[in-house]
Amino acid sequence: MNVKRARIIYNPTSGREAFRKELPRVLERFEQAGYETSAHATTGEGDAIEAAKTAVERRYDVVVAAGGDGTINEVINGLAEQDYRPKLGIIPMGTTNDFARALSIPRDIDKAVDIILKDQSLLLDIGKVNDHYFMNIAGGGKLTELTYDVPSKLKTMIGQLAYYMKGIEMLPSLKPAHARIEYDGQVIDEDIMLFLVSNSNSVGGFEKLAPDASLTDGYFDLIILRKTNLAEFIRIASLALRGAHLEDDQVIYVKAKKITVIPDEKMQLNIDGEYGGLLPGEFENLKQHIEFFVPESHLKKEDAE
Ligand SMILES: Nc1ncnc2c1ncn2[C@@H]1O[C@H](COP(=O)(O)OP(=O)(O)OP(=O)(O)O)[C@@H](O)[C@H]1O
Repeated sequence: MNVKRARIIYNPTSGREAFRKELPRVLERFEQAGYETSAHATTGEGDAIEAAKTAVERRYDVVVAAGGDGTINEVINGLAEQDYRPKLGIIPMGTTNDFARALSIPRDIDKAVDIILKDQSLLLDIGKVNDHYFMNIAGGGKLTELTYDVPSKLKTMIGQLAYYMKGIEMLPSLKPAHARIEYDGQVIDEDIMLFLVSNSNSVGGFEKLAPDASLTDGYFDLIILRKTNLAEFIRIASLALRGAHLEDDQVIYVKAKKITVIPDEKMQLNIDGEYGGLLPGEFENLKQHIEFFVPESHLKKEDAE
């Protein structure tokens, strides 16, 4: 008999730190479903990347990432460059679980395990920028040094936006900057406030930021906010809360497979909510690159599109 093997990579510090306690029961459920299963607790930043690479070397059939968006991002970074890529299951345990939300995977360990054991999967697009991979969003804008000095980690670009909206006095720290943005043969060469390269449609709690983003079409949703004054910026940010920003004259919204962003001055890159170095950046959509276990409801949604 061909026994399937699963490797659970979990972040013991994620969210409410609840996973370790549940691990024996989760292992038991995988065993009962016919998997030979083992687990790895991540030890710190970057460890989930190495754990995922090790799982590839050991030819696991399935990798399960239990944690928040940070853990899933690292696991994807460990898998994306490999020729052999195990199927990936998600158990959302983090403070932010945007990607799980985009896939309609519930924040309930047993229900998330049910989805993996049901064995329905879908190949999904992954974003690449320079040498990093992302599943939700990447983006940038010229911020005064404030952003990454703030002690609480800012989760996504749009999380930064929400952050700025909470503290209106912080708003002036987003400054316009000149950038040349090339996408699929087109060029935008002007002053911008920020740009977002969205792969999934659920980012930072703004579920309507890129409402049409599909995870299987091979395209990013590129959203660029042109240079605005403070009043316009606040107006557009509040439009974005209800998904009414895309038709605004100050917003450029296109679908693209390849995007290059070359700013004239220092501009920070944000990848799935983490600081990702400085631009320039070359973004590429890797169409249907990693196979994820998804719930029935998500399969139906993709079928309908
Ligand atoms: N044992 C560990 N101790 C401390 N940090 C860890 C450990 N293992 C992983 N990490 C780091 O924690 C980061 C965040 O993890 P994750 O997204 O899973 O959880 P979260 O609860 O949503 O995040 P956070 O606690 O930062 O709000 C990961 O990117 C990883 O670098």
